[in-house]
Amino acid sequence: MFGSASLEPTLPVFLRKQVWGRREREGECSLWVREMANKVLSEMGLPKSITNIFTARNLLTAKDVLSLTEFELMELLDVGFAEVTTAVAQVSEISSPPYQTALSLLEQCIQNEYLSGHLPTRLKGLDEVLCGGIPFGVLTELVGPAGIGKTQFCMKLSLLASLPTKFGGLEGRVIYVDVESKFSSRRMIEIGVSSFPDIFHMEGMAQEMAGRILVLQPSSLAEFTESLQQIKVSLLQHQVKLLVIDSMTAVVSGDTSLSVVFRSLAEFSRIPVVVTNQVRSQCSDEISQYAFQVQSRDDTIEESARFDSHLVPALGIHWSHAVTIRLVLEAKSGERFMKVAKSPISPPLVFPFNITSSGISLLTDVGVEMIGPQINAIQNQGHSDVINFLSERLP
Ligand SMILES: Nc1ncnc2c1ncn2[C@@H]1O[C@H](COP(=O)(O)OP(=O)(O)OP(=O)(O)O)[C@@H](O)[C@H]1O
Repeated sequence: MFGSASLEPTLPVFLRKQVWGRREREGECSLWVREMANKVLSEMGLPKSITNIFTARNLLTAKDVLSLTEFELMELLDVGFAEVTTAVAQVSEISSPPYQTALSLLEQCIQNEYLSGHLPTRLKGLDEVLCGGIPFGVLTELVGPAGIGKTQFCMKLSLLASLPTKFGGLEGRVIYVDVESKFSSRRMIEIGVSSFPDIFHMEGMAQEMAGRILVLQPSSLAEFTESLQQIKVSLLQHQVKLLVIDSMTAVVSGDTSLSVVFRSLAEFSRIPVVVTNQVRSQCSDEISQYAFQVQSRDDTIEESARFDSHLVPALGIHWSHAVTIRLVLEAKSGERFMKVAKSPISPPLVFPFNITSSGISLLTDVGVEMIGPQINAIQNQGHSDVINFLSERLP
């Protein structure tokens, strides 16, 4: 009576009902779920006879039909089981969004990568696992305790984005939002001179590159929000190839809506957007309580390990979802490590690194795969030793 409809490309009916039911209960009905649910039966091209039966029983939308079990429908419509299941299958299929195959997703992905690309970090192991470096069009987050090297990494990335293409850079402008006034042009030039001596010793090159990096230092959230408009215009009008926000924690604090703003900024401009995020103790809402600040020199290792195991990114779950790549920088037994904690294309890997006059460098290009809670944990053991050890050697 109702004709046959293939259920292959759609979710099984009972699962769809469960998903709808759960999402509605939790109040998180997404737009497409609502659109699907509200599809009107009379506009679905179903056989007139069926539409009439449904209409006579006041079943007007896909949701009205799919919210009832087959047995309830049989009772209500006074028709047989086979006819009901066929009708339900048909309504399900018509009201479902079109499906995509893994192949079509892969093709889209390749196309996007072709259109966008990557900013190579020149950290060989990291570039390999990220398929070329920091991806364009998405948010990349650097998270870690104070003094671990987030700003050092951002300054190196800024140099690489402004480096002429003939030397492997992007030859673009950089917008560096320096929220905590930590950006140091002197340090950036030092990194440039040590990393690319041939290039930086060319007449006027250091000035040219430094001139491409626009540093914004907003002093309040209001000023930052105002400068967002200016940033959007600059992204369009100038050859901006990198946007850095250091640190996002200081700007956003409780305002999670900005995660959406920055994600769409990255998508729309198709440039890499790098944000830094600090850590806080899980037991406290305070962001400022870092392990090395609260430990005295004669604290035991056990105490330090216990405290450090509770460090989490200061910006919560909304940020976790908004960022595509998360790199965790941490200290363990006085050594620094960089973890690829979140990536759609790489397994969770960890690399030891250090900071020298030429900025961040990996001690090995072969990352070690992590398992279990290690992936998301943020350690800060012996970090003060790392800082003190280095600062003794610095001029
Ligand atoms: N010239 C240099 N040579 C070697 N190491 C350096 C040099 N300059 C800075 N460092 C290292 O970089 C560290 C500071 O890193 P950075 O400022 O990137 O920290 P951060 O993670 O951004 O911290 P915060 O969260 O406080 O902003 C110092 O502790 C020092 O170890």
